Amino acid sequence: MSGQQAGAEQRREESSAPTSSPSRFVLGLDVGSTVIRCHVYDRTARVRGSSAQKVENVYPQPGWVEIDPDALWAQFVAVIKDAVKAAGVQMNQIVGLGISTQRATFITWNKKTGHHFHNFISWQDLRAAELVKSWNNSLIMKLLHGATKLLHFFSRNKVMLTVSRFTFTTQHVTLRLVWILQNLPEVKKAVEEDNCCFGTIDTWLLYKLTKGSSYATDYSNASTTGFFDPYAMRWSKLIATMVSIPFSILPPVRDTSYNFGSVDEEIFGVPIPVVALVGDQQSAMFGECCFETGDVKLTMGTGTFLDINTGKTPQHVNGGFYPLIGWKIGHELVCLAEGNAGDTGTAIVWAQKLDLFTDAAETEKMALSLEDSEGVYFVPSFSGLQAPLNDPCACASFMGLKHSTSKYHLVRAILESIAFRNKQLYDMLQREIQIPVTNIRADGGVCNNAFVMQMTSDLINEKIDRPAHFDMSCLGAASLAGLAVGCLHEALAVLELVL
Ligand SMILES: Nc1ncnc2c1ncn2[C@@H]1O[C@H](COP(=O)(O)OP(=O)(O)O)[C@@H](O)[C@H]1O
Ligand SMILES: O=P(O)(O)OC[C@H](O)CO
Repeated sequence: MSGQQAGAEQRREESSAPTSSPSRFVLGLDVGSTVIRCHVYDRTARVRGSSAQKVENVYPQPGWVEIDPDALWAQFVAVIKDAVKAAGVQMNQIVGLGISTQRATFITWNKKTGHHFHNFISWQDLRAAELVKSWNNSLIMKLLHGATKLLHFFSRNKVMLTVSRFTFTTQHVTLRLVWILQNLPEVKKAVEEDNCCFGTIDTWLLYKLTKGSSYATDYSNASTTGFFDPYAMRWSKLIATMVSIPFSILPPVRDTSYNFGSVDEEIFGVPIPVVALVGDQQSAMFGECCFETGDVKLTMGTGTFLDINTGKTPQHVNGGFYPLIGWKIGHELVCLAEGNAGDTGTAIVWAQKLDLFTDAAETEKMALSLEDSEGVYFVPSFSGLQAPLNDPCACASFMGLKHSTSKYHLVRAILESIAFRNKQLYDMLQREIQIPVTNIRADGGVCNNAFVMQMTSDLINEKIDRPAHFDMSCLGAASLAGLAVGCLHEALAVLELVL
């Protein structure tokens, strides 16, 4: 489904409705960077009703990317109401809410009043690019790298090796939060008065849903901020101290599938339990049933995210793939390693805004109508180039333009650039992660595109499975919610669909 279709989407899955109507349902939400969507799942894992809206990003300055929290909140509530209405069920039949969110997009707010101090600062925002450069070249980082290299040499402790290769990026929350703490006096003041809350989208939605009575995040979201220590499973003292992030503003970290509290009755008329908070990539991994070590998923949404299940322990980073918590449910802990490219769907949306086509689905035919791109190449880097290049200042560009270049060549070059970035990420995964890949599953809006899928598969020389249902983040969140409310049969049935 494209972002454009999403604006109008609100459908009822008549054909898949089971004959005897079940009475309990779970909601799976995905707050993406392009689309916010909600599906109502029944106990046989059928989608009974859906709703989606396009997320409006705000660009106050070149390179800055924000989201208006009030607009996002209104859309969040609306997609839930619309999906439940489309399913033809009552709110009191919803037994659990699972929320998957774009990660590392954050906000700070006043603890006493609940009022936010600024818009959400998106994971795509580049305002901290200079801070990132200066920190990565700083004496402190050089000392840290040198000292930990030495410690690794003597101790062979792999955590030391990881720290010795640690660098800041703009995608992590860390230095964007530092920028906010340094530049917004009201935030600084609130921190001094112990009146400031920090939260990624999951935390803020939970806070809003429970009218301030619940304040928490989960391990998957925390681990994507850049200042969570996945080895010690707590906020990183080292990084927080180094860049002066006060611990007092950070939420407690809970299991991914957990009773986070109930939605205030005033919002939907009934107190629905919020029973899963999860980062969207981790949720897609869960929805794709990547449960075994070596399972890989490739999500192509706003950005591309390639994740591998590394088992019970966090991977030691080598400069490109970084360790994350997949999910924690009681004693079960699953770790991932992730590499990403920031601009995938964003390149499609950009080209659409320039009227190169009217619907994203047209791009496939346009690319296939040509033999090749006639030597035209596109660099997809509106938000810099991530690993293995790690250049936050790289800018997007076309090259190889000729008199004969048509919009078809430009579109083909854009799609090819997505496949080339996939290949680059996959090669890096094979170089850095010493775990054999078992299978690769794809999801996200851009995986609708058969040209990108085929070219990626040809370039990496691997088969890539594409599930019938692409909204894996919703499915994962619903499954995790189903687990928490004890509707195991519901959660497991959801998963059986994609196995
Ligand atoms: N057939 C298609 N070909 C190329 N891109 C597509 C196609 N269908 C959808 N998209 C793109 O997928 C993106 C949305 O993907 P989605 O996974 O919903 O994003 P997110 O979860 O990041 O909000 C949009 O940029 C849209 O243009
Ligand atoms: O908006 P998406 O789905 O591309 O996901 C964004 C990521 O979660 C950012 O870390």
